Amino acid sequence: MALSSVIHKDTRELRIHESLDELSTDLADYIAELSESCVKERGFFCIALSGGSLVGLLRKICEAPYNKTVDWARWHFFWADERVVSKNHPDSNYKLAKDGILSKVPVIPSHVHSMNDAASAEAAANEYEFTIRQLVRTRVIDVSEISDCPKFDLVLLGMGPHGHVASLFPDHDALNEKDEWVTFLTDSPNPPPERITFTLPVINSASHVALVVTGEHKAEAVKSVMNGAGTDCPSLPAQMVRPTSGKLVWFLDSAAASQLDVSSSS
Ligand SMILES: O=C1O[C@H](COP(=O)(O)O)[C@@H](O)[C@H](O)[C@H]1O
Repeated sequence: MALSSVIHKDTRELRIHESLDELSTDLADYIAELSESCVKERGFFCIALSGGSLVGLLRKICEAPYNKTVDWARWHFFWADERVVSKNHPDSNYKLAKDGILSKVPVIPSHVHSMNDAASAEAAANEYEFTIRQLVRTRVIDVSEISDCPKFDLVLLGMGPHGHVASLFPDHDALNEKDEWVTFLTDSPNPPPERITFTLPVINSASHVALVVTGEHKAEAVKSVMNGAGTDCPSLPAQMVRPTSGKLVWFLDSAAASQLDVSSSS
């Protein structure tokens, strides 16, 4: 696999790939290694998925050799965000993952923690937070030493062309949510309007966060996020992804990285 470059920018690692195929393989290697060490250390691997283009880029982890070498029975699946639609609706992040991942590898159905699609956005968000609390209590999900937040082993995020992550959109009140682990929106600027999302404290309590961003239409937002690194007043949700004690890795293709000045990075 030809990794075009690995760059360290502040506390972030940037992995830039020439092709989507290479990116998908690197992402599979990264997740498989993380899963192995988490299973060895804690007996579980708790991964939170997003929707969108990310899911297609997870295709390699469902193929040989990973489909046979990964300890799928120890994985617990969560969603960093969900759209309030039925589970068989084309907009459902659960459906996307089911078609692209869950139907292809031997997951344990009771380890798939999807959101309730028969409840209101508010009720489903509360119910999801309750599910997560139970799994923190039983130590399936680790707990942050700094906050009382769940500490997911890996939160996988995509980023929209205007810098949104999960269902946290620029200038939206949900960005300020400090108390809840899971919140809901009824006025998402992108359809569908009703969504459920992890809050920033939960994302930033994860032990690993990977932002997977591809395509030239996202190059401007990638540049803005990187240029705003370390700023006290970040405006883009993706800039606010700063794991407190965890590691942040960006997986980019060369089109998404095309506006970055990587020469000055270490
Ligand atoms: O609405 C959403 O968008 C983001 C980004 O999606 P992408 O297709 O531009 O990669 C996604 O990560 C999130 O889960 C989804 O609900």
